[in-house]
Amino acid sequence: KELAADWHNHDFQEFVPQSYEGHIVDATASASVLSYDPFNTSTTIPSITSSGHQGSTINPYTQDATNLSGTQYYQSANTLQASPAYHLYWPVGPQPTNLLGYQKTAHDFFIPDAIREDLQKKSEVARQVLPNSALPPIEQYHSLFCLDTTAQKNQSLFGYHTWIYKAVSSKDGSTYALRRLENFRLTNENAIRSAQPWKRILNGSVVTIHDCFTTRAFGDSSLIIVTDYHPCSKTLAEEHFKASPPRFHGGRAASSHIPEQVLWGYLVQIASALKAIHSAGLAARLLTPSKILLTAKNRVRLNSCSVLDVVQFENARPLSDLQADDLLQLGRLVLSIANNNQNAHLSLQKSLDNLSRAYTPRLKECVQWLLSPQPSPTTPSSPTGPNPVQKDVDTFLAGISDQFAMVFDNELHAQDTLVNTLARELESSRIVRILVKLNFINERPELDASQGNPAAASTAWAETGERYYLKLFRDYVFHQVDANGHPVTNLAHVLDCLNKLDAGSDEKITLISRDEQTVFVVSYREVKRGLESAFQDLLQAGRNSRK
Ligand SMILES: Nc1ncnc2c1ncn2[C@@H]1O[C@H](COP(=O)(O)OP(=O)(O)OP(=O)(O)O)[C@@H](O)[C@H]1O
Repeated sequence: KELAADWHNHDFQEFVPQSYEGHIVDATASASVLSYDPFNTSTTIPSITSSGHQGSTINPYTQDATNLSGTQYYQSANTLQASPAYHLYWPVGPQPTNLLGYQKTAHDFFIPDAIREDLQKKSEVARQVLPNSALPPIEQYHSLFCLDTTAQKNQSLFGYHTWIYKAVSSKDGSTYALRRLENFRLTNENAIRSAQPWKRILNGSVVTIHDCFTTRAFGDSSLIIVTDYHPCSKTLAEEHFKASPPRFHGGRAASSHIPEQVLWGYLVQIASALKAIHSAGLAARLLTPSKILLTAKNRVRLNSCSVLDVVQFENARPLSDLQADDLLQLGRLVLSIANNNQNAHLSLQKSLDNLSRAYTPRLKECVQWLLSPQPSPTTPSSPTGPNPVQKDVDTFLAGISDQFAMVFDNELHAQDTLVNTLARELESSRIVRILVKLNFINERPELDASQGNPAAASTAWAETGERYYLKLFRDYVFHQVDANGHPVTNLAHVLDCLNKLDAGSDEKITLISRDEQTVFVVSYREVKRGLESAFQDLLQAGRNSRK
């Protein structure tokens, strides 16, 4: 009880989460649980085996693969991997369900596999470079990497062959996507300027435009549009219209219909993008599956904004026509995804019939409204549903407000989950900070020298007074050996000690010098005090030397 109370003593620790009353278990023994009784002041930590039983001599953290396939947690110095083997970091195993309040599994302490893997893949893909690439640097953009995976180039959308490159800006070090239109001839300087207003469209469902210029770096005259880069993204065409083998469920071919929630999610996100675009006096102009990016699960962004404004600058159409066309194209987009057919709008009635068979009348009604022609101003308004006189994005948003509320709520839940996940990593950073402090102090030879006493430069500072505890504490945490003199590499022990140190617990530990001639019985609170004062000495010495 003393310990539990102390852990919540705010004099010593601003925030000690409940979760640290449990301790981390072997990363490799997925089914194992480390039970730790917070009321027991003994420092003995039960040893955990790969099968989850206590008391075995197998050390699950061993680096010896012949003993146990438990090397995953630590990076092996012998193997230099070209890319991370994601599955090795954290084995997913059966989750024990009958845990007591103070028991934790290793999974409880780190971010979920799926998120970690996703983020790692994204960062790896973002850093991909092609050695000996023949692609030239363009202005401040270097390390170009072609993102187009298809050899077939579709000229019909923009009227030019297009390429997409990932590139790094030497100005800010960020990674961008460059869309290149090959053989583009600029006949009017104002055409390029028409991309300027797009830079101000900062909407979660639009790939942000950063720059637009022409270049001769490729040996032709190319138009380059610089946009945000979203690693590991796919186009909606790649997601929904790529031929894939039929999936079977219970012996029958599984339904290939996209769930209605997903379609509403697309509708809501694109409607919000159109709201931002139309309000700025612009039009998206190209809402086609190959020009909408899927940047995460069910997360879409318009990816061709500004291109047609530049390319078709000379034959500009009235803005109201273009904006009305956006709504029509949105209707076609949803119809084609729902029908699993890119050309669904060509046989409209049949496609709408299919839609009503697989989806709710509400979705059909919404798509029909989008596909309906712009009503003439003389058409009387209807009291129910969107006003037919006003076929614009605001009327559309009002008409689907219930779906907006639903998607918004889903997003809030997703955000809550992410914040909780983030909180777990926050605890990891606590451990890192305390480790950094310890390492600043332990075996530091030069502090006396920095205070103007070079003769005294030795490990004496780090090894005298309260700091001696810290050295012995380091041995206690990291350099333990078992009864046979073999190193103990137990993650649970390390985390247990560091957490208690961070919390300044009153629990006592026995620190023994290496020659076994000196034994101290100290509390974590005392060690923490020593750590803090030694660290303050370091800070002070650093300030003095700068004076
Ligand atoms: N901003 C971006 N960030 C990351 N990847 C992108 C970005 N824009 C496009 N890509 C990727 O580049 C690839 C090619 O995109 P593009 O817009 O040229 O589509 P496409 O499928 O090649 O269409 P088209 O039929 O017009 O050639 C896609 O796989 C897409 O995932």
